[in-house]
Amino acid sequence: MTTTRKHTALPKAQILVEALPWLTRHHGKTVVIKFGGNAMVDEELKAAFAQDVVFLRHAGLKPVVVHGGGPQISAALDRHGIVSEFKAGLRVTTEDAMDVVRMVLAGQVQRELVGLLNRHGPLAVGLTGEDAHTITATKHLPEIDGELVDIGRVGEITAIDTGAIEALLADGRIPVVSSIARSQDDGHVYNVNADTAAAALAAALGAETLMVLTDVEGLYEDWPHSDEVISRLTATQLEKLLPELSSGMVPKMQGCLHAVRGGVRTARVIDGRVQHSILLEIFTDEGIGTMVVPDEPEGDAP
Ligand SMILES: Nc1ncnc2c1ncn2[C@@H]1O[C@H](COP(=O)(O)OP(=O)(O)O)[C@@H](O)[C@H]1O
Ligand SMILES: CC(=O)N[C@@H](CCC(=O)OP(=O)(O)O)C(=O)O
Repeated sequence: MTTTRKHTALPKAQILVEALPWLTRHHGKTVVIKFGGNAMVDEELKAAFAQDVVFLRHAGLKPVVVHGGGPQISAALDRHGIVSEFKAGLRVTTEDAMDVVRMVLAGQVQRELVGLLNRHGPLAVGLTGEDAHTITATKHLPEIDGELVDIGRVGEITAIDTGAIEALLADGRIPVVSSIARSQDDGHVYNVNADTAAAALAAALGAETLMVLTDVEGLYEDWPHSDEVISRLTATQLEKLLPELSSGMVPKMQGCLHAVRGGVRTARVIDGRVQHSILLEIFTDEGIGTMVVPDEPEGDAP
């Protein structure tokens, strides 16, 4: 009886021990995890995501969740008879659309994630960039074909105040942040792309890792013609690649570059459609998906 129990328990013990180097390296470190709206495809996946985040927290890391909700916003706008339009990868956000964006992100998606995390204990606290001046933005005017274009209430981040998030982390909580920013004068709010918000927070928090969960395996080398994933690239290599990227990958990879240049040790784009993708990332040496790292110091370059 005892021997059988030992036999079945041994592989579990080995698996835990295998994770030890990663867990030791990351103990006490902040990990910003961006959960994209496209990765939130089913209930089981969302529950598994919450388990992974709680696991990290209990393993001694400090996870911060930043969530998106693009498809959920589009569906709600549709119900309100508002057509979704994107320019330069960003949602054209009218005053009316902004009300819906805020309602969906802060009132629906964030609440759901907070609820899933709190099934495991009193851990998660939701906030938006409006709270305690966490994210301040100014009107973003993207340049398209050499012209600055007005896309409404879309914000460009000008300042991050990490005070509230750090207080929550110090109290053992898991902050869950919606990508909405305040204006400098608190007169209105801005819609910010969630990848951009996650990257800015990761840099400002001095996070060890930024993990971006999305609905593809990683950055494809020659999208949409092939599904060859680029497994690792340096900041400079990514910078060269940026002008060739399209749609949702633009803010994602710009964000990874910003984070790594801002001191984050690694930024990873991983497949959020795979159950427990965060834990898989820990248990595989090279990780899955695409990893962006700072430039190699002179002399170390291949
Ligand atoms: N080079 C590329 N590699 C992978 N995906 C790409 C690439 N270029 C564009 N994409 C598109 O970007 C999408 C991911 O971005 P997005 O839809 O904004 O996801 P999320 O909701 O997770 O932020 C992919 O589903 C794919 O359609
Ligand atoms: C300005 C802008 O485009 N904001 C995004 C915010 C949500 C988001 O980024 O969600 P995903 O991560 O799921 O794409 C939007 O309105 O869709």
